[in-house]
Amino acid sequence: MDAKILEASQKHPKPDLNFQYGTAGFRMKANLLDSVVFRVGLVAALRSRKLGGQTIGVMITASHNPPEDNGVKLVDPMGEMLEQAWEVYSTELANAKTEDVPEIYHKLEKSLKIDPKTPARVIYARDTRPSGPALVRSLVDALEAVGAEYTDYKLLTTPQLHYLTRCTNTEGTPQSYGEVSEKGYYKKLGAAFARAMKGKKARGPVIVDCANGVGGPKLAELLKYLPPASEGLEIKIVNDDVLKSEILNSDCGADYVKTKQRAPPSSKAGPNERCCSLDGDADRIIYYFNDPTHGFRLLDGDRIASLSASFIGDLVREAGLAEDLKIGLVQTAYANGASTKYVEKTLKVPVVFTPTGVKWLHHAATKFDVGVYFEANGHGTIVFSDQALKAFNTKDPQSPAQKNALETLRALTELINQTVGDALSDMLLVETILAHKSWTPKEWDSTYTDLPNRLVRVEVPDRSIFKTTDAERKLSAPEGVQTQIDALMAKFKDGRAFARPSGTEDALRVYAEAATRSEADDLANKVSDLCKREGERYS
Ligand SMILES: CC(=O)N[C@H]1[C@@H](OP(=O)(O)O)O[C@H](CO)[C@@H](O)[C@@H]1O
Ligand SMILES: [Mg+2]
Repeated sequence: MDAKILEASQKHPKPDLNFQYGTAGFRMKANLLDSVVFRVGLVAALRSRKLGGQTIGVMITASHNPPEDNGVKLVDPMGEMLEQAWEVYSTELANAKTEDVPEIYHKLEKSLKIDPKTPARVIYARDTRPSGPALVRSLVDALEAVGAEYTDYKLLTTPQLHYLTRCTNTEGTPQSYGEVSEKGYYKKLGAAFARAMKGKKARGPVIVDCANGVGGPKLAELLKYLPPASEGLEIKIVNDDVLKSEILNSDCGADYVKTKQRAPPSSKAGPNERCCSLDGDADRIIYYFNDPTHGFRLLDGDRIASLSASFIGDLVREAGLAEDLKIGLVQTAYANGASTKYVEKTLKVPVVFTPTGVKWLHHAATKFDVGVYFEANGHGTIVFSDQALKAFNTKDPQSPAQKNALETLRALTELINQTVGDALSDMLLVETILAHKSWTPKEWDSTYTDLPNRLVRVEVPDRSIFKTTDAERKLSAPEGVQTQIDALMAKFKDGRAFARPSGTEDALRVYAEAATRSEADDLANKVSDLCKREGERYS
């Protein structure tokens, strides 16, 4: 096997760069990724063997990044993100010299007590980027060199690959997550949506901006499995051109809308029309609308989370299960302070904070029976504990209202992707909730008022000198900087600010919010200036 690995590795030589498995796997300019994807293939095989031949997923995507970028990430058997320790092994293998790859591979095999005779099984897919097919070939070279079995699912959204990974590993068991095919995904969502919407009607159409990414064709496919338009929803797809790769995520998509706080310039939506935007691999979604009096209104991940917690909380109460099941919400420091207050004080749902990155939020959410988690940027989902699933399925309804509530809850457990945030599933969830509440986006928006906020990217010579604590809400290093941030915050009404090194870019991110727009801007600028000064002083 060594000679085979070496020969294959030499076909994918490593450039003189240092790679790091970050928050979203490896992500960079696509022309630098060949050796990385090859080595990730080796890691996938090792991981599968370590887990007794369970199937591991590999997704080739760079999400909301520009078209010339690409990336690769691994999916664990139940559809969750790769286990932490293996990020380190992936990084080690990615940085091995080309000729040392067999040695490092076997060192890992030995230290992790992996039996090379155990079968290795891998499934993979990619988004619509033009660099995808060549990277897939690098991956396959690795899988063949180490004798792994593999299935190519070609173009998929990231959440679809997570779904398929879980389905593959649970097939034929009582925990079966669904039919092991792309079609199975649509069938599951379509049937669950029809059940969740029973007796309800969507109000007006929803315009879906697909960022010219893989979400476009996949949503078009999903539409074929939704109940007939007359019963409910009209979905208008825009920005779904996947053939012109240069327009992927360009002036459209969830990241554009969230960071620019405006609709895509191409949007033709009328006043109060419900709009949403997906990102390039369809694992994030943001809603928005144009209010005739207040202009552009963003309904971001915080809003989706609070809407869901309120709806599911009501259903759980109606179903007579409030005493038995613990509902909680997970946020990061980027959540708007007004949303946290609304969830804690009005909805009376506890909120816990984790560092940025979905793996942290997901993990924290599993501690609740109904764990709602969303990053403000629109990445999130809701996870149900075994106890919750059992209660929804076995509770004997005492009234027609209780019966309905239980049936809607059961439908939601099928509709909501349990593996990872999923823009298509989240969209159907939001549409279900708005239909049940007979709400337009205006009513949704009026639940609370966001504090004005600003996010700034600050370049510093070495961002690693900035260390955080308390779910990234405070700096523990360089010494004394947090005290200065605290002093700045104290000068502003409802002022809150923090700085943290990005996990995906070579920069610091500074977030600030305050009672007014100008105060939020002012606080953001002051904290940014402070961090820049300190960053330069310590370099
Ligand atoms: C402020 C912000 O949006 N940060 C993003 C961004 O992380 P950073 O560590 O901030 O670069 O990319 C992550 C991966 O996609 C995503 O989980 C996170 O929410
Ligand atoms: Mg994404």
